[in-house]
Amino acid sequence: MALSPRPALSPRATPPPRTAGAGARSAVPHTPDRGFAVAEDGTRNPDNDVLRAHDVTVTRGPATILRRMSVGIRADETFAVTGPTGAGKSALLAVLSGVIAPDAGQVWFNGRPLHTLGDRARGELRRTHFGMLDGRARLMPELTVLENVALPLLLEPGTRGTAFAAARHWMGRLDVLDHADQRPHQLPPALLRRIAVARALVVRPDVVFADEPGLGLHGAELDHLMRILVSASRSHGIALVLATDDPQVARHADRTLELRDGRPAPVRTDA
Ligand SMILES: Nc1ncnc2c1ncn2[C@@H]1O[C@H](COP(=O)(O)OP(=O)(O)OP(=O)(O)O)[C@@H](O)[C@H]1O
Repeated sequence: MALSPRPALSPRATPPPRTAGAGARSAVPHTPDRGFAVAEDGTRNPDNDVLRAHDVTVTRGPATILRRMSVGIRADETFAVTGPTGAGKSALLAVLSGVIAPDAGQVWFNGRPLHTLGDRARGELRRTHFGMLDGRARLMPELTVLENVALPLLLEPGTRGTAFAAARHWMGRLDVLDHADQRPHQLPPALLRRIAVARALVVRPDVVFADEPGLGLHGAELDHLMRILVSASRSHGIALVLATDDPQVARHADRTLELRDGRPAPVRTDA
């Protein structure tokens, strides 16, 4: 279920300590500042996770949806958030991607605080650094496939040539280039999903967030989508964060985090 955005709470600028879920890595690409704030005291996240949530709580009315969650995502890994319906998977992705601000706790992206940004700055960050996917392709019916994939880049003025070149590159990578001049309604659902993946990757994001990316697909079609999504992300150093309750999706991840009631599920011990 999608969480509606709400305004960020007052800024916090203390970098979080390392947590068990957050592995260190030495070669996270530095992303230049693109109009979003750095913590007022100049402090930065001390290790190299591309994304880090620290002690994050999200509430909606009387309900606590995420409870003091901490997790780190490494650059170029595939990380799956799993758990049953209502566990908080979508909420965790929403907080990590800046769709919503946490009510308490911190979120860091490439060593910069996300939790201190307002709605607009988080939106700009999503547009330039993150790719977003969910269980629907969400293509524009009046545009060709090529135009749909190039669209995120066409929003920048003066980039028409490079936008179409990049779109063709990713369409080749996702095996949909033959359909460049067709319109979405002419194509089957499995192809539309791959086109949506190409569109998410075309901005060369640091992180792709995919909330049930294979919804409605099954068997070989689902495996094909996941293999191609994971390999395209990995080969370009893009972190992939999945939310899913489908083991056939989760098994493509390098690491998984299982949630129950807005926090990590207790470790099972077999008697
Ligand atoms: N806007 C909201 N207001 C109140 N409660 C909400 C809101 N959005 C989500 N919730 C509740 O928060 C909890 C976590 O929701 P979330 O969508 O993150 O779960 P999920 O694990 O992604 O589930 P699903 O697999 O069904 O998508 C659920 O109990 C849900 O009902």
